[in-house]
Amino acid sequence: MAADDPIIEVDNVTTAFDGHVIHRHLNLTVHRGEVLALIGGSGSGKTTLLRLLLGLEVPQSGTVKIFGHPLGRCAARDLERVRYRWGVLFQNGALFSALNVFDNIALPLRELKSVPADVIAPLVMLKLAQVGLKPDDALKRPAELSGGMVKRVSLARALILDPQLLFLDEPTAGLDPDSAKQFVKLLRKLRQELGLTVVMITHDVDTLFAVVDRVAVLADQHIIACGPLTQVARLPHPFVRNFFLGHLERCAEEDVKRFRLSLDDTSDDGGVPAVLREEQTAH
Ligand SMILES: Nc1ncnc2c1ncn2[C@@H]1O[C@H](COP(=O)(O)OP(=O)(O)OP(=O)(O)O)[C@@H](O)[C@H]1O
Repeated sequence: MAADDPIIEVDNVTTAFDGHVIHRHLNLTVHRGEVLALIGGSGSGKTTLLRLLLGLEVPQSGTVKIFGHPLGRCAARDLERVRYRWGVLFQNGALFSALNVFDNIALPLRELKSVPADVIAPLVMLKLAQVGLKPDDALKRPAELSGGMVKRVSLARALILDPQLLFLDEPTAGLDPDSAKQFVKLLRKLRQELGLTVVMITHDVDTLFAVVDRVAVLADQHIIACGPLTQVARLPHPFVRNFFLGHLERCAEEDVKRFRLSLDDTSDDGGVPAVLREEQTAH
């Protein structure tokens, strides 16, 4: 696979449930290193598209290629290998309530059995720090965590195998405005540090303004537009008009840049505790 080949190629996909068509001749391409947001009305088929990308649904026709591998047509062993190259942050976090934070994050490593047992602890603690949590948090149970912490633990688990591609389903849903802002700052930081390709479903306009390179709009059973926020926000489509209602004046390129720079303010590092920031700069 060449460096500039797309990471995701959805080609002419039609999906239907019991004869009810959700996607018709849908196309979407995601390039290496970009953050792409998928927006669309309720029931437009965003989650179904995400499930197609994860190989959890099979289209009626068309192909979905991830890292150049056609899902559904590659051998089970190849699919396994492709799956380990992506991480997923599910909307509700999908943490196992009976496991503590450490064991939740360690789970993919233990399942894969690719690293020696004594390497698991340092790797887990590293990811915990990377998402801005304290070492003490490792022993907590999911029920003892705030909504923002649940998202961070889930993100640490999604990143534990060092994926190149990250899927996020409504990453800021259910968070209060401040936690949502902190989480988006963390995503910006990780994206810069790890060079991730990110595909996210979101309804949150602030998330788009903060971190997204391109916005894909799912409506009328296909992607009606895919491009920079500043262009997509001006589409004369009823869903898009409604989605960006009251936000159009923020959509000038300069305003988006200024907003992003304000998020990179070093006085607050996406919730990474000061002690960890000092440790990181000391190395
Ligand atoms: N397994 C399934 N069987 C039958 N119908 C389904 C199935 N999964 C999804 N659907 C239907 O497909 C349509 C699209 O659902 P989907 O969850 O993908 O929409 P969405 O855009 O993610 O919506 P929301 O923003 O409300 O979560 C809906 O009408 C839903 O009822």
